Amino acid sequence: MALAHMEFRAFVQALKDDGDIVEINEECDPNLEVSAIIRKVVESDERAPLFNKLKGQNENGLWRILGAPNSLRSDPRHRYGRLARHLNLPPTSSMKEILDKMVSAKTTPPIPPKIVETGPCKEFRLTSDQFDLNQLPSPTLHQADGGKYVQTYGMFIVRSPDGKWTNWSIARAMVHDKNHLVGLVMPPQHISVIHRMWKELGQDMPYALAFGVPPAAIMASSMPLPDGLTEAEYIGSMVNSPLELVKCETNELFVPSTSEIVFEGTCSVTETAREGPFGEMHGYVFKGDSHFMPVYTVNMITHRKDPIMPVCACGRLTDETHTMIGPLAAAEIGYILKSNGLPIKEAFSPFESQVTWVALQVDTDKLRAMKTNAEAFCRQVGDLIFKGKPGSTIHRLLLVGDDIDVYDFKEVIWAFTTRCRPVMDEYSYEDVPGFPLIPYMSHGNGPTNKGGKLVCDCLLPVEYTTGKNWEAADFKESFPPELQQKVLDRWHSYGF
Ligand SMILES: Cc1cc2c3c(c1C)C(C)(C)C[C@H]1C[C@@H](C)[C@]4(C(=O)NC(=O)N=C4N2C[C@H](O)[C@H](O)[C@H](O)COP(=O)(O)O)N31
Ligand SMILES: [K+]
Repeated sequence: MALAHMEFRAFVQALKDDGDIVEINEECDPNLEVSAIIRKVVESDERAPLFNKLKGQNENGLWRILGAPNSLRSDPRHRYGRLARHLNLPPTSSMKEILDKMVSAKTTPPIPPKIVETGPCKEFRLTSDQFDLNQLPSPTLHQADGGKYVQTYGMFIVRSPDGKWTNWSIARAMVHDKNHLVGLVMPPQHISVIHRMWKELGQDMPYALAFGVPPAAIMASSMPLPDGLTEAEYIGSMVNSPLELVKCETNELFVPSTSEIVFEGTCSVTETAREGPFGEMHGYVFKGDSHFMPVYTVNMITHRKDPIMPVCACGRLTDETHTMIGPLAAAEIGYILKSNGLPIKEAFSPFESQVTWVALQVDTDKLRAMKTNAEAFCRQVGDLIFKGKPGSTIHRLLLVGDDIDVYDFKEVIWAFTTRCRPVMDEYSYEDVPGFPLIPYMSHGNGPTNKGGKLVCDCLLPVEYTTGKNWEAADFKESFPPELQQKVLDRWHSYGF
């Protein structure tokens, strides 16, 4: 068996070995019952449910469902265990260690994938007359959704017409009819950039949609890596071994050979259909809120025996849209700022902000050496991030000092509420792309796709000039260290 980060089935086994899976063998209904269970799981950081028996499953077991594939564990010592298992890191890893791993391949040479003749994803082949996406266990995830969102944790594979750039990404898609999907293709995402290239050529875009891919791959798929970068090579470098890919049956694209399920086909550059509404990452379903989006034809399904379809029943905290989209964008944002010479130490997107914020820890010694001022510094940060793609899902950047751990929301909100004077210490961005999925954008008072962003300066003026001139009124800063130690040593003998 391969390693968990390199093969989905090994990943599921690793979760089982961690005692992090609940196998449900009684028949469940993919119409709402499955996602109701997943929703309850992710709202209580419970173990991941593996549904082995689903209404609509075919004679070769197509398909089972693994819910909450990358959500949180309730034990604080293993909080991010499922994310760690995606990357071959110890389950006790911190979010910092996980995100550092995700940016580690920025400075190592890419390792191109290895093409293999065949693999487990080819065990069964179904041509379009042999399957009906409405009969298969495509799940309905929220009762007000516009359709069965079969695609929430699969990886779209699309390639530029010149063949130079293959992009892997997650984007949602729902069943349109027995052989078609309709999916969100939204600027500035790379799937939208490449779709436009094919549209300009007047040719439908070949795609593959691979479910149950190597966990390291799905993590990179959810990260806003630079334009033109081929995720397969980046991941190869990150895991220090080439990914094994096999050619699709009906087009020239390549998929991970151990994928659980593969949909192959073309995405229309002319035909659209109603897509949505969908219970999204910010926690809302707006009834009847649908838009016309491209139609994907599914020409073929290939799959392993008894394949497992990973499903993200997204919405309110805490599911894969929070553990991945925000933190992975923060990792890219932090990397961009550091590589532009700005004194940023850590970057994280707090779940409690519904991953619409990124908190940036500033090295204030280096900041003081810059002899800059708040406005200039905040504008420098905002211009770099809000005018670029990696910041597209983020609407508030908070600059905090060295004493604030950006991975701990209690610290971040303390700095924000006490050091950032509303309005005066906030620098607004209205003339930049906005993130339409946030309710105050799509259902708010202003333009849906533009503006609504702020850089919030949570550094006090002295931090720009002479440095921190206060002590926190708390146990660790307001008492001599030896007294702290005495109290800790005698805590129980006092009677606590
Ligand atoms: C981890 C995850 C990431 C998601 C989505 C989901 C999950 C689980 C689901 C499907 C559950 C919900 C929606 C939420 C929705 C945002 C969207 C989407 O429908 N359209 C989109 O454009 N981006 C999405 N992303 C983010 C996307 O993968 C990243 O932005 C990535 O950088 C894209 O790769 P490129 O940078 O290379 O372009 N979906
Ligand atoms: K990506």
